Amino acid sequence: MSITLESKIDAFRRLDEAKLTFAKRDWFPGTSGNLSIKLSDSPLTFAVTASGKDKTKLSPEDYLLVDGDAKPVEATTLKPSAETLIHAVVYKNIPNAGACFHVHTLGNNLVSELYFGQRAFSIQGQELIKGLGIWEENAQITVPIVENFADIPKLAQAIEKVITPEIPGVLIRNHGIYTWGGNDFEAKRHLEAFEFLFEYHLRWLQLSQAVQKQTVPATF
Ligand SMILES: CSC[C@@H](O)[C@@H](O)C(=O)COP(=O)(O)O
Ligand SMILES: [Zn+2]
Repeated sequence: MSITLESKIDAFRRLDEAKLTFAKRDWFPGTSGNLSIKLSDSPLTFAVTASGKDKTKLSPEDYLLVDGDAKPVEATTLKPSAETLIHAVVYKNIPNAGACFHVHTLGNNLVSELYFGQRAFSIQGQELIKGLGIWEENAQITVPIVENFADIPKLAQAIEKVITPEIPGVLIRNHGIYTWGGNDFEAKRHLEAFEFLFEYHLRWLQLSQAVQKQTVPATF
């Protein structure tokens, strides 16, 4: 597949759209997060956010094209996201992934820490599981959680070991989520579904504890 100027402009425009949508939800605190859209499989080429940018804003220097080793494929002064290797691992291991989004939210960080002991977070019987493309009755999903290694090749390797095409996401402990889909529309739907499920679960934990406290009979 050859990369045309039109396909590159289209990918950058789609990234702008996803970025502004997530920024409105405060999903990029402190310049965190990164986004990518695949342009070609062979050789692997994708558009990715430049490192360290304020992702609540648009500028002409927001994205660049990189290869499967996370190296720019065109002359540029921009530095690809520090976590570009993780996007490369997703595209290399999930054949139909066409877009990959990473955000840091309170919800995904809390869930990743609460369930790190099990190295996975499971949830069942929620309508929004269908948002992940899983339609079976009373489905249960299990999202893997990996340690937040500072060394990015090591982190990418840990992610490579646990990701599967069945569950379009992975949590990094006290860091955030990587999620993907066949295209940007699907990756966004998956990300929204995951974030809803995390928020639901956290609120459920809080409320069920509050209800339990209320119903404990008073001891005199
Ligand atoms: C500034 S905190 C977040 C970073 O350390 C990193 O985790 C992140 O998501 C953004 O890195 P970036 O290199 O801008 O893509
Ligand atoms: Zn990050």
